[in-house]
Amino acid sequence: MLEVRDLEAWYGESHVLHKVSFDIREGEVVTILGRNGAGKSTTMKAIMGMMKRRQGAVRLRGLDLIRATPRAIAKAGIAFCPEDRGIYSSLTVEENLMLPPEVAEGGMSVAEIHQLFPNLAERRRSQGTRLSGGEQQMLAIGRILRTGARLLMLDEPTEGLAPVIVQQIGATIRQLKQRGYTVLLVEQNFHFAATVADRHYVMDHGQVIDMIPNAEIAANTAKLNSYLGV
Ligand SMILES: Nc1ncnc2c1ncn2[C@@H]1O[C@H](COP(=O)(O)OP(=O)(O)OP(=O)(O)O)[C@@H](O)[C@H]1O
Repeated sequence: MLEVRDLEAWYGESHVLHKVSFDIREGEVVTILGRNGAGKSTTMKAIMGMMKRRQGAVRLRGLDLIRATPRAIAKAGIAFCPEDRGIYSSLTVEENLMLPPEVAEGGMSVAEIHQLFPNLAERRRSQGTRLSGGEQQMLAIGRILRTGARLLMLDEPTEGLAPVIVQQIGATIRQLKQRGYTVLLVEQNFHFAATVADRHYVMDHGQVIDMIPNAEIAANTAKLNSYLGV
């Protein structure tokens, strides 16, 4: 579904992605693991067209998006949930939910999103600022499910959340997979990643340095600990 080939990206003069290549098949949940500063978020931003200077190839079902604008990339069916979640504090839950435009048919209805995240139904009239971190994350994910995008990129959805909420986010990601969504996940915590993903790419210094199928993660714990500096 997504083919990333020799992707490079720069912040000003600073060259941060070096020939990043990986694939995601339709219906897979794939993670990018790596230490702080490894280039995980930048990879998502570069896929989404949010890096001013980038080169290489990003193909969604064969369509090359490397020169496309973020808007065109969203319309092609990729949704991005950034690390800061991007919830507008002055808007209500409902207003935040309705904000992103639909890009394709088949997006979830508000009722389906409420079924997936009952908290959002209860809090629909609350302001963004009044939500807990977990509720903000649910809103950020719920919001992109409305758009009809089929490839979801989630940047550290579990960061800073209590274990019980992390479990809930994990259950949601497994449900999304069951519904046929394709998910790319940035994670620091491979114990969590192992509960949701089919495969893991490991990044370091702006490069992909390894790929580990989830079934082999237990056998590779020592290697992963050294990659991630755990
Ligand atoms: N806005 C920016 N301007 C300049 N350099 C940046 C910017 N954002 C990130 N960087 C640098 O780019 C490199 C990759 O950062 P990136 O945020 O992609 O890493 P990451 O793996 O997502 O780590 P983290 O978990 O800390 O976000 C790092 O060296 C970082 O310092």
